[in-house]
Amino acid sequence: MSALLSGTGLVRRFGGLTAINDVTVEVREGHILGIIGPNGAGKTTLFNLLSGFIKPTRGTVRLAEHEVTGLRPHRLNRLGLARTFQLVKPFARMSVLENVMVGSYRLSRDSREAAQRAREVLALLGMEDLTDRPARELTMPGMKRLEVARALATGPRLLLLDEVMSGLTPTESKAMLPVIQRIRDSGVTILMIEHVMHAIMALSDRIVVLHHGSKLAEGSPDEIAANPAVVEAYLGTAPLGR
Ligand SMILES: Nc1ncnc2c1ncn2[C@@H]1O[C@H](COP(=O)(O)OP(=O)(O)OP(=O)(O)O)[C@@H](O)[C@H]1O
Repeated sequence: MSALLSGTGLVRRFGGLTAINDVTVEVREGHILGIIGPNGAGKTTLFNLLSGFIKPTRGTVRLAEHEVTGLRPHRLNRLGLARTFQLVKPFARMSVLENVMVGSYRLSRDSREAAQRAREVLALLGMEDLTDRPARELTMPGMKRLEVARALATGPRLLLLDEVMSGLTPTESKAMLPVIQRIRDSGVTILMIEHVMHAIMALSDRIVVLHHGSKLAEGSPDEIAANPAVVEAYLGTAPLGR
């Protein structure tokens, strides 16, 4: 399987602080790659580097066959990359369908086609019953799904999910798992940052662990859960038995 998105030797400095220090990461086509790490580890910075929101101090980013280092987000979107934001800000007075059409208009200027695409996305996310509701009436899980729907409506090959489970109850975040699996099964490759550990463990094919701006570990969920350095980074103490 080839890499759909890769960051190679990425470095990002903010003044004297090195937020990302020589990180190489690959998202394979058809996979879900999870990025985890303690607070301040550099997850958001890495995400912003890969999605064009900030430029790397050093290193390169490739999307499929394109070198895209430093390209702005809208250019990356045209090449098939879409992302969600942690802070969900829908157009409150517009309906759910209209909000999603903001995304699907990027694929088609024809309003009937855009509406059709938006409805397909809402069906995939299990939101058909919310189609005509004003976005402001949505509950938190609804808001989170709408954020995913807006990104998905742009027709990406690769979707970057920024903490889509944050702010959800355990029951609500569990209900998001099959939704994300369905998106992957529809042929969209996924890169996700998540603090909700059971979710990232259940969903990811591979996990990258960041710590102090560097890659501490990479592997399958089982390998990561059994990695003493990862446990230590999270707990701040040596794991039991060492
Ligand atoms: N724009 C910025 N200017 C200066 N420092 C920044 C900037 N963005 C991030 N940082 C710093 O870079 C480091 C990594 O931050 P980042 O937000 O990427 O971590 P994170 O793993 O996403 O953390 P969290 O889990 O708390 O969201 C932190 O020390 C942070 O203070």
